[in-house]
Amino acid sequence: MRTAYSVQTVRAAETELMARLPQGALMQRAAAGLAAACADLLGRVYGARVVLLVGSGDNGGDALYAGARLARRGAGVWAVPLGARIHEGGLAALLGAGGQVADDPFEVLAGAELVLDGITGIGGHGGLRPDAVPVARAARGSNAVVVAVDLPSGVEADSGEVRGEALRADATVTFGTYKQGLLIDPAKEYAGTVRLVGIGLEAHLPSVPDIEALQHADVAQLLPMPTGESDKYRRGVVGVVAGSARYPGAAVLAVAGALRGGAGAVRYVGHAAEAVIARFPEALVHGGPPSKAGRVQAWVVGPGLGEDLDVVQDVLDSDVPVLVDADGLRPLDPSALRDRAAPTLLTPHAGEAAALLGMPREEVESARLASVRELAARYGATVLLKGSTTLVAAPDEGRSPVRVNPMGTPWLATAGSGDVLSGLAGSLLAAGLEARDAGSVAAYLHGLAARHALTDGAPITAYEVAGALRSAWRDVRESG
Ligand SMILES: NC(=O)C1=CN([C@@H]2O[C@H](COP(=O)(O)OP(=O)(O)OC[C@H]3O[C@@H](n4cnc5c(N)ncnc54)[C@H](O)[C@@H]3O)[C@@H](O)[C@H]2O)[C@@H](O)CC1
Ligand SMILES: Nc1ncnc2c1ncn2[C@@H]1O[C@H](COP(=O)(O)OP(=O)(O)O)[C@@H](O)[C@H]1O
Ligand SMILES: [K+]
Repeated sequence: MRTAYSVQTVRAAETELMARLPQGALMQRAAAGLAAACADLLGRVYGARVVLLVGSGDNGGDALYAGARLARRGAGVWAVPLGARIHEGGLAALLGAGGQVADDPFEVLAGAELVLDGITGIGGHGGLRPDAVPVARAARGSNAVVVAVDLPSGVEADSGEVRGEALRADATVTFGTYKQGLLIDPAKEYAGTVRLVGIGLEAHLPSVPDIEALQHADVAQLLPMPTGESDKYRRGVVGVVAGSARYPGAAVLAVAGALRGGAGAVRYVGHAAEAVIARFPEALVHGGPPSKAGRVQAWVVGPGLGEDLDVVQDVLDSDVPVLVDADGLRPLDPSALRDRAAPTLLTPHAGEAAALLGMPREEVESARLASVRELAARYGATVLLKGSTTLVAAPDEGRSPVRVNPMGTPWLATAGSGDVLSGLAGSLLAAGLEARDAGSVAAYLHGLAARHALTDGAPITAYEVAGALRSAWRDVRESG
């Protein structure tokens, strides 16, 4: 599991730790780890040309002390000050080690092999300031490897937003713990390869992180596996209420996902039975209302329903877990959902989430983490918010971390891929996973399947993503 903490939590842990250490010791630990990572990236330090972009806070201090260490090992190091102030101890250390302040930032950047971006870290807000922008662009435009100190400068550490311009790094060296933004797009994309350097913070962080991302091994442990005792009913039956005369394809795609999620059987209910059976003879089909379709262990309702929304209430009246997606999200009543005894899992994209919250879509997109938490609290349901970074929050007032999906590709932004995801997640619910696990495991497998389907760099279809779910399972099981 990869875990991350909010800035507030990181600062509290740092304060606790710093109280036990001599003044400046923590920054020296960070700088030592940073310098070692730079030496690794450079291959050789002696004679290397290194430029430090130095903001006015401690992030700049880290860069200066790391630069001093590299200068002592024979690198040529130039500092480019970018704030009203500069970390005085760090600057003295750099100058004492033979480093210099650059006369012309653009000239030193043109010849740099490595740029350390120490403009802002966890204290930065609102994108790069105007004076830093041309320098950051020159750094990115040079041939140098750009290494971000703690975080790429210009990104919001907590939300992962990029509100103005930010400096895209090839690698980020982060201290003590991942920051939330390093796991959430778009900031995540600006970070490049992230390396975590220990500074002794771990013991001072709460045991429950603010957010977490499943890795292969975690998913492998959560996958439902049949045993000698299993039969198709014990493995779980998932009911899929999807599709309409107008949108039969949504039913086919949701069933395709459901068949590969580990449930023992898929029961389809709706007006697209013919299309479903034509593709999947193994599906059980039913034309009447869901409540008369026979026992299931979980329902999926919504994809491609169009206007036929009475079935949503029929399904929500059941006493089993229910996943609501797409059109099914329109008629939801928060208080009725909160009163359900069995778990509910909602899977909106940003537009649907905005409608559920009664706010503009852009607000959801710029504050995805806050939005998913708010939705979970308001609707008393687990919420999977889809998008470039999919987030899953439980309705437990922050007791469990928000799961962030680390797996995927922008090629998933293709019609119908959400239908596959809802079938898959519903199948995992029917197989007995808790809603937060079902949602996050489904998002992971779905993203991994898309990567597998993307063999030749050409666009993928939702149906191909469903087809690649088997190889995603295999991949997770083999390396988990
Ligand atoms: N507290 C500590 O002992 C440690 C702190 N560490 C470093 O300290 C950093 C946090 O330091 P600070 O709290 O000083 O904050 P930062 O250095 O991240 O940034 C704050 C400074 O940047 C300015 N600033 C804010 N937004 C800006 C923008 N958009 N453009 C330009 N300047 C902007 C502010 O005016 C302030 O002076 C961490 O990210 C990490 O790199 C590490 O050395 C580990 C130990
Ligand atoms: N930029 C992106 N990067 C990665 N995944 C994305 C991106 N945009 C969308 N997705 C994923 O693609 C799927 C689209 O689902 P959805 O919006 O419901 O589409 P549809 O309704 O057409 O099925 C979701 O799993 C979502 O997380
Ligand atoms: K930085």
